[in-house]
Formats: sequence, C-alpha cells, structure tokens
Amino acid sequence: MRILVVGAGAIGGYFGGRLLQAGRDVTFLVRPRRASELARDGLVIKSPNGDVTLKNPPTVQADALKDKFDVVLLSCKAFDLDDAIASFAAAVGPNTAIIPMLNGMKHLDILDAVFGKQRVLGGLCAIAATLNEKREVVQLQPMQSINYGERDGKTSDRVKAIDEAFKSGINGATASQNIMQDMWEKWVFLSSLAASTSLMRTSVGNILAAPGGRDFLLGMLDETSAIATASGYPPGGPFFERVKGNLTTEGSPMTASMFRDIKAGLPVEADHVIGDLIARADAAKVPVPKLRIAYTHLKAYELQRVG
Ligand SMILES: NC(=O)C1=CN([C@@H]2O[C@H](COP(=O)(O)OP(=O)(O)OC[C@H]3O[C@@H](n4cnc5c(N)ncnc54)[C@H](OP(=O)(O)O)[C@@H]3O)[C@@H](O)[C@H]2O)C=CC1
Ligand SMILES: CC(C)(CO)C(=O)C(=O)O
Repeated sequence: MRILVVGAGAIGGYFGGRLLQAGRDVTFLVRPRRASELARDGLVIKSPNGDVTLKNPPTVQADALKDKFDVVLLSCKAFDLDDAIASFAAAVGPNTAIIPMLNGMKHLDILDAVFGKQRVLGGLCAIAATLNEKREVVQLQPMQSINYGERDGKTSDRVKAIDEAFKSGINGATASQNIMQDMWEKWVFLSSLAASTSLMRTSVGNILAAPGGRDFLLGMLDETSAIATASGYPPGGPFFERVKGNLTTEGSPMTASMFRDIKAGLPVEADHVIGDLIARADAAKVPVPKLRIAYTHLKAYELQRVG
C-alpha cells in the first residue's frame, strides 16, 4: 500500500513517521524548505512513546509528483488546503482514498467537490504535537489516537487494508464505523478547548482554578454540543466520554494546538474551526455568545498578526 503523507509538520510528521518506522511504504509530499530539512536532519520524533530519527525519509515535491497513491493522509492546516489540494491532485487515481486529519468539517465538502465523495474517507486524530525550533516533531503528552472510516459507516475492504497498515505502526489506530459522529465529537471538544484556552491565554487547569472558570469552560462545551446536536450528531459516544473529562481535570496543563500557534505568533484556523461552527449555529438558531467572543478575539489576533 503506497501512502502519501501531505505535509511533514506535527501531525503528518508524527503519524507518517510512525508508519515509516514500521516499514510501511510512505512518501512525504513537502515544500522546498521542509524537503531540505528532512534531507539534512532526517525526520526526528521526540515522544513519550519513544524517540526516533528516520534518516532520509522519502519525500517528493509537487512538481515531481506523478505516481498514483493508494492512500493520501492529508495533514495540512485549513488555510493551506487549496494549495495542498493543487499539490497532491496528481497522486489521486480512481482507487485513491484520501484521509483528512484536519480539525473541523468544512474540508470534507471541499475535498468532495474536487475529488468526488467516494474518494474521501472520514478521519481525525487526537494528539498534542508540535514542531520545535529545531523542526523536530515533539509529542507533548502520551495520548494518541487516529480514526478513519467510510462516512456511510460501512466496513469496506479499503478501510480494512488501511486499518491493517496503520495498526502495524501506530498505537491508537482504529477503523471507525461511526466516523462522522467521531468527527463531530472531536470538533465539539476541540473547538471548546481551542476557544477557551486561546481566549484565556492559558491551560485548562488555570482556567478551572480561576473564579468562574469552570462555568466558562462548561458553558463553552454546552454551546458547541448544542450545535452538534442541532446538526444531527448529539455528542455522547465513547470518544466524547473519553475526552470530556479533559475539560474538567483540575491542574490539567492541556491547551489546544491553536493556543500554541498563537503563542508562537503563527496563523490559526479561526474560520475553519470556530467560524464555520458559528455559521452552523446561526443556521440552526442556536445561541452561542461565548463562542462568538472567542471568534472575534481570534479574528482580531489575525488582523494584528498581518499588521
Ligand atoms: N498539532 C496538533 O496537536 C493537532 C493538530 N490537528 C490538526 O491537524 C492539522 C495539521 O496540523 P499540524 O500538523 O499541527 O500543522 P503543522 O503546521 O505542524 O503542519 C502542517 C504542514 O503542512 C504542510 N503543508 C501545507 N501545505 C502544503 C503543501 N501544499 N504541500 C506540502 N506540504 C504542505 C506545511 O508545510 P510547510 O512547512 O512548508 O509550511 C506544514 O509542515 C490541522 O488541521 C490541525 O488543526 C489535529 C489534532 C492535533
Ligand atoms: C483536541 C486536541 C488537543 C487533541 O487532538 C487537538 O486536536 C488540538 O489541539 O488541535
């Protein structure tokens, strides 16, 4: 099974690296700067689940991409999605399965429109990872999982084959028969965490310890849960039960990748992760005052960032 990992950042580098470490046929589609970093230093993963340096990981750049791949693991940020689609389109053949790792949901519609719904699986990951100043992939906590599945819930041969390949290298790899529900639950959790930690500029533990902090976090979770419910995906499945406790754990150092990006002065996925959720709330007439403040805050950050 030929796997093209689009982007060798935190998520692509981590999961693609683990598959490569397990001997899978992985190629990273990268842009010139990342290509030279990987050629010079290898793909370095620092992780509580085991460090590894993968020398000379196979890479390809968009202009040289000709072969069709069986699987495309899409791990760019939402604001790079159009550019990434143009870059990996040549790798998509009649039997290619695209597995997106992006937070949010809107990318599914965009990918469907370009490649056809039958090529786009559902996908998500739960991990806290980042690139450090040496451009090494750093996993910040042991937690990790990656889910994928047919969006109609069927068990297909292609998902069985992907599952076998992913399980061989990644702890926490799971084929899901309820991937749309899982994606919505992940979005509910992530948007609550990202909106809260970005707005309060601190961890879940510090927010919980502040006056009104617990009510604020749970109020945010109520708003995002109401949107999911109005969209036909009431949260409450096993994934959600597992992650919900993270928002109420005293002393938790947890933050969202969006908050880490703000601290580093990087662009954020404000429209994809929060703005799109508010649009769905408006369509369903669900009041979301806390989420709106977080969105205004993120858009003000974006304006200040570009000057
Ligand atoms: N980090 C985390 O802990 C988690 C992140 N996510 C989600 O996963 C997605 C990816 O996040 P993350 O890995 O953190 O982001 P990163 O910024 O670390 O990595 C994204 C990578 O995509 C690459 N990229 C973008 N466009 C292209 C292109 N056209 N061709 C090749 N490479 C491209 C970028 O390359 P370049 O270096 O050239 O800019 C970059 O290395 C996001 O939607 C995020 O919300 C989900 C769960 C946890
Ligand atoms: C919810 C979480 C923390 C875990 O994957 C995440 O997706 C993120 O920080 O972007």
